[in-house]
Amino acid sequence: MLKKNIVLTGFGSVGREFIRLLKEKSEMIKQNYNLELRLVAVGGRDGFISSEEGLNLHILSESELGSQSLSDYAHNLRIPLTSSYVNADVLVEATPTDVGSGEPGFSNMITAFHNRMDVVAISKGALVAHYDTVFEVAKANKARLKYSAATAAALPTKDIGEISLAGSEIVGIEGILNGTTNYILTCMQEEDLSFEEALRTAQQKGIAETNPDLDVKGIDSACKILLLANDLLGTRYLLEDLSIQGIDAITKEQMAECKRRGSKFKLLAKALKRDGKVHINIAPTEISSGHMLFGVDGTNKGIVFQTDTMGAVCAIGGSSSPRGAAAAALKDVINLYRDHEFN
Ligand SMILES: NC(=O)C1=CN([C@@H]2O[C@H](COP(=O)(O)OP(=O)(O)OC[C@H]3O[C@@H](n4cnc5c(N)ncnc54)[C@H](OP(=O)(O)O)[C@@H]3O)[C@@H](O)[C@H]2O)C=CC1
Ligand SMILES: N[C@@H](CC=O)C(=O)O
Repeated sequence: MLKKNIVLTGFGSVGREFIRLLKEKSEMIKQNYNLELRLVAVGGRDGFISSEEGLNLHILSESELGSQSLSDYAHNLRIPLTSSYVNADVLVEATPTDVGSGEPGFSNMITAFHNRMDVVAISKGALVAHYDTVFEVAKANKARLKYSAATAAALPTKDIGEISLAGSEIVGIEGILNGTTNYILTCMQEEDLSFEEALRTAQQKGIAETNPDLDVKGIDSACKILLLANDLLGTRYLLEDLSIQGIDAITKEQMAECKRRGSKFKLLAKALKRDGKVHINIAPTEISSGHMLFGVDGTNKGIVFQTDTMGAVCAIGGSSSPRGAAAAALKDVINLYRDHEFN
């Protein structure tokens, strides 16, 4: 049995759900993948709780969200909160996304690479702001990086592009990549809810970003299409190279008109190869019933790849949720270590 020790940074909606999944699924993972996963440290704003024997998943699963719970855990179990953690194999990074500095995820990831650990990124800031550096440092330390949860999480996107479409040329990608805005647009169009009410519900579901402007202004969708284009279309773009429009300027009148025409507004993120260049834009777009993504409503997401040899390949579903994001990170951890001969 291969044993791998995990460090988690960020004990929020997704971080806690990741711990719950470890608790629920560790037996199945042992049986199906011959892999024993042990959570040895969790980091919050004030430091890490850590234990070489493994932390108590039951207590953490039942704790309130937030860094304070880690301090409470340390206090109750009489262990110190520390600035570093015990030896581990992989970091799962789930702190808030800051697309400007990339912090705190960037420092967490670089420290892990220097400790020769692999990284599974759930946060997007470090990858968006420091894409090349992150990969260079990983390579220099012979560490590996996976980031399914940062590229639409429960909706498989990167894996399809890398594995299922290997050998084909991807000439375009089009997606509904943000569950919060898709939920808001669906509620406004189908249920006549106000923008504010729908956003509040998305926040209650735990799917909106810590700063919901990232969702509403199209930045989260931009991060995801940017990472997919950099990985699958060979670009090296930064956010400032993209044309980004959110859903905050759409009026109720525009929505009503659109509905009368039998169409829907969707926040589409597109990366298209044209004239030897990749053009990326994110904008609310009116689509009609013939469009492959027309039926993608609520918190669901969807992606269409245009290829030279396999035609159009579409995946839909992968509803945004903390559990879905945590499951995408768990998938990455399993896929890092499932082929033991590489480890
Ligand atoms: N929610 C979702 O469905 C998805 C989220 N993501 C990404 O996952 C990440 C986490 O999202 P989510 O769990 O929803 O966010 P939350 O805001 O619920 O949780 C973030 C946690 O990180 C903690 N934190 C803040 N700063 C630090 C720091 N310097 N060191 C350690 N911990 C810190 C916060 O602590 P405190 O309690 O003190 O504020 C909070 O507990 C984001 O980057 C997001 O983009 C990706 C896919 C889906
Ligand atoms: N805020 C995002 C979740 C994380 O990527 C969304 O609404 O889809």
